[in-house]
Amino acid sequence: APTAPASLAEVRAGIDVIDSELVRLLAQRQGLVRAAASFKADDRAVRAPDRVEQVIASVRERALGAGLEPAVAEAVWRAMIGAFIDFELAAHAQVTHPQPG
Ligand SMILES: O=C(O)C(=O)C[C@]1(C(=O)O)C=C[C@@H](O)C=C1
Repeated sequence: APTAPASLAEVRAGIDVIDSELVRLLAQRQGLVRAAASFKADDRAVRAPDRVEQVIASVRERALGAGLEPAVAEAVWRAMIGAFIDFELAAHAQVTHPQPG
């Protein structure tokens, strides 16, 4: 098992490694969100509020099992999905009414 960090600098180096992994995973997630946009009829379908609640419930459950605070998981996922909804609304507009240029 990795030894506990001995300084704040080591803690931050560990956080930087995790953040670069998260960026890689979020780029993959963004690709799937873009793909989802093309299957949806309108903005209401893009926002899919029932699906958001399913994702949050599932993530809170997994967080418990993984030793992540469920409240932290929920806040992170709500912020992340909110940002992806904005991204997906723009992607959806692009597929449904492309602008020249
Ligand atoms: O599941 C979908 O329909 C998606 O578009 C993905 C996603 C998400 O980021 O998880 C994004 C927008 C919707 O509000 C629901 C979920």
